[in-house]
Amino acid sequence: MIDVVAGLIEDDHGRLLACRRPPGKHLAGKWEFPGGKIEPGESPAAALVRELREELGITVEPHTPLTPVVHDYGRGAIRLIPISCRIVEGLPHPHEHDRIEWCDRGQLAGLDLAEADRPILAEWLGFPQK
Ligand SMILES: Nc1nc2c([nH]c(=O)n2[C@H]2C[C@H](O)[C@@H](COP(=O)(O)OP(=O)(O)OP(=O)(O)O)O2)c(=O)[nH]1
Repeated sequence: MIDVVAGLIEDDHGRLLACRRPPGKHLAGKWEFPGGKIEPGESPAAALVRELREELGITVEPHTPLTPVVHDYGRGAIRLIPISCRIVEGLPHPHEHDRIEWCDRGQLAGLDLAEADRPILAEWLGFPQK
């Protein structure tokens, strides 16, 4: 089982940052919540901070963990661990995605999201709106 952390980055308008996987990568063209594989001995929150610095050039403060999702795309199972967070420094620039987009609830519902992310988005959409 490979543990992967994904950040649900919320802005002040209640939108989430969605990122599109670039050509050539597994799940190219699918939208995801940015993050990546957790290294041995690393906590999910620490992995999230590290990955979002690398991928987007931002520093985040992790807040609330959501329910992890185990999914197999046919090449071994991943456990996707979602954590909601906020940016404390920097503006996101895509270093490893071909598009990034702040999405409101309607836009999120229409995204071609990676399969493992769908229950995570559903859980987040069920939270009370601010
Ligand atoms: N980072 C991230 N990965 C996700 C999400 N949803 C989802 O199914 N994945 C999958 C895609 C990859 O198979 C795996 C880890 O992705 P990654 O971004 O760290 O790694 P990668 O593409 O460089 O690695 P690889 O799987 O192509 O070898 O998790 C998500 O929301 N965020």
